[in-house]
Amino acid sequence: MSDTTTSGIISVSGVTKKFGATQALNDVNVRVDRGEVVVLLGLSGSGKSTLLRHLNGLEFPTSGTVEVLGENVPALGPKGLRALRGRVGMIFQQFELVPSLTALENVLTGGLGALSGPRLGLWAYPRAMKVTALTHLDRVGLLDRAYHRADQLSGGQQQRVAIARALMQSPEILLADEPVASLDPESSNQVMALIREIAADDGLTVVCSLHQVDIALDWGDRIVGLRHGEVVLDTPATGLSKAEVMEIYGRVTTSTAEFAAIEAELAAVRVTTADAEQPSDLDDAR
Ligand SMILES: Nc1ncnc2c1ncn2[C@@H]1O[C@H](COP(=O)(O)OP(=O)(O)OP(=O)(O)O)[C@@H](O)[C@H]1O
Repeated sequence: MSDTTTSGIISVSGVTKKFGATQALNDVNVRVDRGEVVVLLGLSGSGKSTLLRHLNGLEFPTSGTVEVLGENVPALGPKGLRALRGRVGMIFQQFELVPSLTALENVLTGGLGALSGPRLGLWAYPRAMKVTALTHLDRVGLLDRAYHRADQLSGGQQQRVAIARALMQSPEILLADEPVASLDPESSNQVMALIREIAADDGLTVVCSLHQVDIALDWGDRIVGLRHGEVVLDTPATGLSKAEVMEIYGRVTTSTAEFAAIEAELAAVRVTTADAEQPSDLDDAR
């Protein structure tokens, strides 16, 4: 195991990933240092999820290397992968909670890796673990919802439960796959602010996929832009403008209003940029 205290704790080198005829990633090189908060930005289908999933061994590269926390991920066996996933928490667009369980029970499932065998019901978890789970629920502002079923919580609340569940692992890295894609703007802001706050307090390294340029620019330390499986941008977020991002991307948006605004921005960018994307590419990027 290599020393990861001062160097990059994530190193993706020359990674190509094919799913049959689909090339999801093409010669991707990304390095992330401890404590960095990195956004993977890109349109739907650009390869963000696939790249994230390589970082905890949910996918393996067709070629290239993936090192996380000093481990050569594709070379890990089941035991090594379990150990790695204990150090790398993940949250998802659709939260992935068990709807019929309470918020507290869902959070407790995040600690299952430290126990032997399955646990059915609250009574089956050690008291100290329940206290820890309640502490995490308090941290995400949901202590008063501990005994509510997950499917009775709002989307934003469910994502906060999912964050608390990830915290049960005391992760060193948090992977967030489009964590606010299903949320309204207010809940999105709350969830993104919460992730940032926890990252700062705990010294967490965060890699978060997003397709909203505005959120990415306001939130990340660094933006890694993907397009058709290739890294087309890797730069600090500070000082980066939306027009610069759009120049590289073509079109990245979710809402109709923003779509119109970006089209206008794009039109301006297209006439001033020699290597601007061709309309057919932009159509392709929709
Ligand atoms: N398990 C799979 N089998 C086949 N093709 C896949 C698989 N996973 C991803 N792909 C394909 O790989 C490409 C990249 O997908 P990926 O989900 O990584 O993109 P994304 O940027 O995360 O998009 P989205 O935000 O819509 O999830 C897409 O063309 C997708 O259809």
